[in-house]
Amino acid sequence: MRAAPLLEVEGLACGYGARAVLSNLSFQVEAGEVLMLLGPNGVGKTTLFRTLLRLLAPLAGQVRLGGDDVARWPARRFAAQVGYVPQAHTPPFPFRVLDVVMLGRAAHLGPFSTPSESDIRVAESALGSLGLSALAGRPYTQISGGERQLVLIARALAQAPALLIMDEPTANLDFGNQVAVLDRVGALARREGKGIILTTHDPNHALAHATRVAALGRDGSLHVGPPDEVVTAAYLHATYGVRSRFLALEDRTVCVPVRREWNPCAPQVCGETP
Ligand SMILES: Nc1ncnc2c1ncn2[C@@H]1O[C@H](COP(=O)(O)OP(=O)(O)OP(=O)(O)O)[C@@H](O)[C@H]1O
Repeated sequence: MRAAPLLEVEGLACGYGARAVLSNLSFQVEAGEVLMLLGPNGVGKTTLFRTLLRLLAPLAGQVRLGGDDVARWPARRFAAQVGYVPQAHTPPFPFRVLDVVMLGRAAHLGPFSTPSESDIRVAESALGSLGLSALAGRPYTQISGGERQLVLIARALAQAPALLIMDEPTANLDFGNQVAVLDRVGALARREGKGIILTTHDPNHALAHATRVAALGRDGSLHVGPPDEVVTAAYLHATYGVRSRFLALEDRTVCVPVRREWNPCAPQVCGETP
C-alpha cells in the first residue's frame, strides 16, 4: 500500500470569521519535495499558511500529516513535525541570536527540561550551515533584516521538522543569500527528505528551485504541477498583467518581464483601472 503524503490538503477553505479568502484547495507535499506557492498580493497565501499552521481553523476541509487530520493533535506533536519560517520581524526583547535559534529545539525538550549540550550543538551547527556563526552572541534586535531572516531559517533547521513552511524566505536577502538559501532549501529536501512549502513572488525562483509549483490565480483558483507547466506566459499575463519571454538556458528556463499590459493592482492602491 502506498504511504500517505507528508502533507495533504483536501477541500480546504480558509479565511477570517465567516469570510473565506480561499476555498476548495487540494494539494499535497511529499517528503523530499519543494513546493513553491506563487500568487498575487492579497490573494491569501499567508492566510493559507496560517491555516496550515493551525493559527486559523479551517472553514472547511482537512489538513493531514502522514494521513492523519492535525486538527486535534497536541501542540507538542505538531511542533515536532512542522517548522515555520515567518518573514523577519523585530522582537521586543534583545535575545542573543543563539538563543533565538535554540527556541527551535523547544519541541524536542521534555516539559521541565532545559536545553542539553547536544541541543546547543544542533543550534550552533544550524547557524554555521548558513554562515552565521559570528552572529551567535549578538542581540537579535541589533542585526540587519536579512540577517534576521537567515537566523529564523537557522531556527527552523534546529527544529528539524519533517515539514517546513516558509513565508517568502528570500524577501529580505541580497542576491547571493537568495541563491544560498534556495540551494540550502533544495538540499534539505533532496538529502534529508524534508517536505518544504514556501512562498515566493519571483517566478524564476519557482522555475529554478521548485520540484512543483502551486500557482494561485487572481480568482483564488489553484493550479499545481511541474514548474514549466505552471509558470507560463499565460499565467504571468493573466495574474500580473505582464507579458514575459521565456529563455531556455542549458540547465533551466528563465523568464524575463517584457512589458506590463494592464494594471493588476486595486485602483485604490495604484490609482489606475485595469
Ligand atoms: N487578520 C485579518 N483579518 C481579516 N482579513 C485579513 C486579515 N489578514 C489578511 N486579511 C485579508 O485576507 C486577504 C488575504 O491576505 P493574505 O495576507 O493572506 O494575502 P497574501 O497572498 O499573503 O498577500 P501578500 O502577497 O501581499 O503578502 C486580503 O484581502 C487581506 O486583506
